[in-house]
Amino acid sequence: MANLPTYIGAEQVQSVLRYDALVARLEVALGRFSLGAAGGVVQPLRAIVPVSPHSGWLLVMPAYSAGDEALATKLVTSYSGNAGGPFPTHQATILLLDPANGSLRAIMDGRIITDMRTAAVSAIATKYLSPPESRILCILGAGAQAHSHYQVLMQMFHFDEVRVWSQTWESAERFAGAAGGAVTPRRSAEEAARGADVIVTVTMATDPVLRGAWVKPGALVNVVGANRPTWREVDDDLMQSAVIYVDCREAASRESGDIILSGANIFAELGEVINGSKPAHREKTTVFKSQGLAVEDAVAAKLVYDSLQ
Ligand SMILES: NC(=O)C1=CN([C@@H]2O[C@H](COP(=O)(O)OP(=O)(O)OC[C@H]3O[C@@H](n4cnc5c(N)ncnc54)[C@H](O)[C@@H]3O)[C@@H](O)[C@H]2O)C=CC1
Ligand SMILES: O=C(O)C1=NCCCC1
Repeated sequence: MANLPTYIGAEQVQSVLRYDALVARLEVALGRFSLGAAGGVVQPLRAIVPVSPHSGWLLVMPAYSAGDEALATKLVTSYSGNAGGPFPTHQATILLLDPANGSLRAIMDGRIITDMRTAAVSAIATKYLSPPESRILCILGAGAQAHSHYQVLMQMFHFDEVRVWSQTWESAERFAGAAGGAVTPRRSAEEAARGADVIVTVTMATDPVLRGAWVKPGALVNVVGANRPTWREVDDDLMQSAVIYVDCREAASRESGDIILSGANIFAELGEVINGSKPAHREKTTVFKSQGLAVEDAVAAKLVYDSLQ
């Protein structure tokens, strides 16, 4: 008889998942994803279910990566109204299956994986696309993604200065206090962004919080939020003047308001840069538009599961 599936909670995920291993696996996975059928990744566009009376969303994200022997689906909810309350704005569960026979191996917390894999992918974009000798990091937003992005970016790169801006001064101060040393809260997004070499937008905003006029020529902007077709995190000026990289062309063209409403051209997928089939224009102003891919979750969940065997 098949074994019962294991339950892997958030603490256990956190105790075994490390950014160095995660970044290495995701870099390979993004490269495979952008090879199309030859890369062995199967990932349909995710299903998105509005839960309108509660201003929430359920996203169902299945993927299979033959190279990783990873088959999984994530259920993730996004409820902006949860901010400040007992539940996080993003909650997730991952079902990990055995690709050899289709049986369920594990039911796993997906919140930590969502935070860490999203930040890890932005770190990969930063590795390939940021200007050489980047010194100043700017983070717009002070929630879960802001924390995970700060952790991995400080682990992988050397920034002399980190600035944070958020919706309220108190939340920016709290973030700076929790991060320690190098982080200074700023009163406005403009003050935080001007002169920065790498900018990360990790807000729940539905209108632009970052303007192209504030972005230093040659900087990289990792645009992580605004994952709905009518939502924006950055303005047309930035989207139309920067070289645009995405995690997935199809998802960005269907789901990202910053891509759809600005009419910006997508230059390449990050995986194409990793594979060497498209150049990294580090000398130009670049945007990496992250939507979040199911294959990232599948690979991360497999890594967690294997680490516990
Ligand atoms: N690209 C991807 O793979 C993923 C993207 N996301 C997106 O990343 C963003 C951040 O997620 P979390 O950190 O988990 O959320 P969170 O709720 O923990 O933090 C959100 C932050 O945005 C700020 N904020 C909320 N409304 C704002 C507004 N109108 N203007 C400016 N700031 C505002 C909040 O004060 C808070 O600092 C969200 O848009 C989320 O949907 C989340 C997971 C994966
Ligand atoms: O990829 C994910 O996970 C998410 N993407 C967009 C916003 C909600 C979570």
